[in-house]
Amino acid sequence: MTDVLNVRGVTKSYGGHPALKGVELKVKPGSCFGLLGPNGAGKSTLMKLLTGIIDADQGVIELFGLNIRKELPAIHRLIGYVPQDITLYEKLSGRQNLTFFGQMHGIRGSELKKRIAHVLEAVGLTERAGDEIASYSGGMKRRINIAAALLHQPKLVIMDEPTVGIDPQSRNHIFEMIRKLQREGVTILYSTHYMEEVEALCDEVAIIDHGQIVSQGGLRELLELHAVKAVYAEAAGVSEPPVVEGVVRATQEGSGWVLECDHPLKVMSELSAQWADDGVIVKALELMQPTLDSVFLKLTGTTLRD
Ligand SMILES: Nc1ncnc2c1ncn2[C@@H]1O[C@H](COP(=O)(O)OP(=O)(O)OP(=O)(O)O)[C@@H](O)[C@H]1O
Repeated sequence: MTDVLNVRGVTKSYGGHPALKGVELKVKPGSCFGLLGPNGAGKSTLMKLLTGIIDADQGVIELFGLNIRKELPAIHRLIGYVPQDITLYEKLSGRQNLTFFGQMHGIRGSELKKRIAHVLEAVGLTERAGDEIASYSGGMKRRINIAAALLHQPKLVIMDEPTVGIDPQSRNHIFEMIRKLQREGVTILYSTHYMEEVEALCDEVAIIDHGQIVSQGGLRELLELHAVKAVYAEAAGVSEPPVVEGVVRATQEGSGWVLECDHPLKVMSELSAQWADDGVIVKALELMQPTLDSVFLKLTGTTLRD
């Protein structure tokens, strides 16, 4: 099956400063693909290249097997782009904005009305559709911005950090809508610097840092391959790191310790025996779940939150 997206050796510089350095990326049909990286990693630059807003310096970009340099109009019919910045007319209502964007795609009459009703329902804003955008919250504006990108029923939706600075209710609506789109067979490319979002939504992920993809694959595979294995241990009156064979690093977290090791179950059993002998009151002794944050730390030497 043709990849929805195939990016090979893409570079892009701004005034001599490299923003992307030899990016390789493949996205399979039907996946919700997370592009995860800190601010300034190059996510927006990559998304603008994929939508033809800017051109790459080098490399090949194909969407649905079509080359972006040769077949951009055909690609535009297949993709929806939700930019990071909101692009709506404040003095028009939500419905009027959607009418305008729908007409830009050549949709008219009763078909346009039907599609507007459908996307408004999908983003949970049917009731507010008649109100001016200026009266919407930041989250509601974002939801209409997303609705506008869905009117022409794209097969790939590219979303650039769609949840930055929004309320939890809007975030939930966006998540639900993405899951529904994916069930309908739409492929999603979702950029974010929140690893929790990738863990909640995505089945595939690429980690980007300083303009380079440092790893990509299935979410579970990446976690299993790269996540640091660790035990969390906390006991009353224990203020020094527990000394257990096999622990490569002990870091204080809250009032307990994160013990990194290759064999966490062994460390748990040894520490539990040790603490039982010492008569220590154990508050927590648990296997830590691998997170994308620890994958990122292992691959780049920094945490996503740095
Ligand atoms: N138009 C531009 N002119 C000059 N430099 C730019 C421009 N756009 C982006 N950059 C630089 O390119 C690098 C990548 O930026 P980009 O916006 O793609 O990152 P990002 O991962 O999307 O980050 P953010 O989440 O902060 O938007 C940064 O160093 C940024 O300063």
